[in-house]
Amino acid sequence: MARKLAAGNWKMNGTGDSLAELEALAKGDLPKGVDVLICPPATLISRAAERADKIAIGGQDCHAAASGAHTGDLSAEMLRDAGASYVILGHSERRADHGESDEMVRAKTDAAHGANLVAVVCIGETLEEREAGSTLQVVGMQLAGSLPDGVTAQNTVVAYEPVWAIGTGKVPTLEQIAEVHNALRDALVQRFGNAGADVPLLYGGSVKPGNAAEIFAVSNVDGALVGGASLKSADFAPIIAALAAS
Ligand SMILES: O=C[C@H](O)COP(=O)(O)O
Repeated sequence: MARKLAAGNWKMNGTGDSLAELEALAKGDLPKGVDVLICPPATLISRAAERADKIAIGGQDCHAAASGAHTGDLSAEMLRDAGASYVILGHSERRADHGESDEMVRAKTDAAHGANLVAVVCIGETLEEREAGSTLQVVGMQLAGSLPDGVTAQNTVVAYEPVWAIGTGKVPTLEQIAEVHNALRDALVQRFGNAGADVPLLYGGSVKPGNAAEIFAVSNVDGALVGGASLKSADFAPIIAALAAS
């Protein structure tokens, strides 16, 4: 069985003052049986890792290369050195803003594994793809293309995030989430065997305290990748609690 993971992606939000939210979360009673991850902007990783020992810290991207002439980029090893133990890769905002392809995400995931970071690999269809009835085909291709060989339940998490549900307040039906997560689980098992059965599968896209419990009850949903509702501990804590209770 896959472990439960509540992951927060702060995206391009937060300065030093925002670490108070992380501290508030860490000071509260974090329930047993759920791993909690916060991925702040890279500028806060080091300070976040120092202040929250019960919460794992992650980056939001890394370069595929170990070092070199890549101005503005960060290697997986640099994230690890700063205190990260996870890195989000292939988020739809990076795929859209920076033209990241499945092939690039696969190379980054390899780099993350090489630096002993857990890769949170994101996939998801656009509204046009959903309406064209090609969701399963699209996410299947993204999954196959974005994951390298050597995936284990310890080094990889997969996050299904329909692009049209991110930051919009729109959420797929529970049946739609189940259909995708069950298909992803089948594909992971087919390719990676027993390891694929235990790779955590997160749902992401407008997860809030009010809808978390019903989403976590869906088969093969092992947690969530949360954007907006992870910025405030008062919003993220009940989502963590709902996952623990699921
Ligand atoms: O990485 C997180 C997702 O993009 C979801 O963002 P959201 O919870 O603000 O919709």
